[in-house]
Amino acid sequence: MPAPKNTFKAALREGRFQLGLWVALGSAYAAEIASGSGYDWLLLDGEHGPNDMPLLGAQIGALRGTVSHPIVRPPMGEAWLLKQLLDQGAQTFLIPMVETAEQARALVRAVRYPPAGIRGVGAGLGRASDFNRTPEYLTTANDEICLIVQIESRAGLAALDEIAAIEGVDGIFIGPSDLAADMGYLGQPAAPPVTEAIRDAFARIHKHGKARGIMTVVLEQAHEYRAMGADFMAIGTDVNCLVKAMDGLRRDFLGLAGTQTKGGGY
Ligand SMILES: O=C(O)C(=O)C[C@H](O)[C@@H](O)CO
Repeated sequence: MPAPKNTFKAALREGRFQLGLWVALGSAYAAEIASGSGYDWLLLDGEHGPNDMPLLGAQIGALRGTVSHPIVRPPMGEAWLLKQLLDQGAQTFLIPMVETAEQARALVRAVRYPPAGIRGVGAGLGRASDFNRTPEYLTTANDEICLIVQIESRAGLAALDEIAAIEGVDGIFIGPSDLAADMGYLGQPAAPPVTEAIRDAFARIHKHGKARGIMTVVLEQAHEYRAMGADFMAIGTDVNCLVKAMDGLRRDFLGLAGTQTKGGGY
């Protein structure tokens, strides 16, 4: 029996748009609840969410057999971190702040077994191989790994074509909040110069045949990004949804006026 099929990677290859949600509460319960909403993917955020290795593993486990594919974002793209996450069953990664082709090539090698890469052999201890119940795991795992790198700075944009051309980079996610900050528009991910930079980046990513990813918590912006060609996109966060629902419920009951806390679009 081979490694589990990566349904997210297959969908991107077949050109099927994938709708997602950011999950940053650091709770397997919250991830499981979110999967019931029917999102194609859930981003398990180890960069900005209070997630450590056990918590990320628990969330990966909670999503097993659901319609929502876990995409794991480690705090940084470090081989030792990715090795542990791979053995915990992560098959798709979103790596933050990638700015050079050298960085991207190292990430490709980190998530693949030799000779294509340097991943250590230890999946027999982990969920990845269904705890050693998957005889052909080692020889089939590489093909089911999906590596998405984040370009979210001017340096990353400058290296985009070189990064997109690398075999093993399956997609590029543009981080609008950090890109805006680096471009001098901190807290303004929808500033026109940022949007134009994203439009240009999407065109270049597509030219290389790679998937285009992004996220926003503003619905109008989500429709604009989709029209720009986003192949996978998160349209909200669990944290934001919870705050809006809790604040709104109290406000509604007490008949308090005032607009919803919309957040800064990030
Ligand atoms: O730069 C960005 O935008 C991202 O990488 C997403 C952020 O981490 C944040 O917007 C998630 O809420």
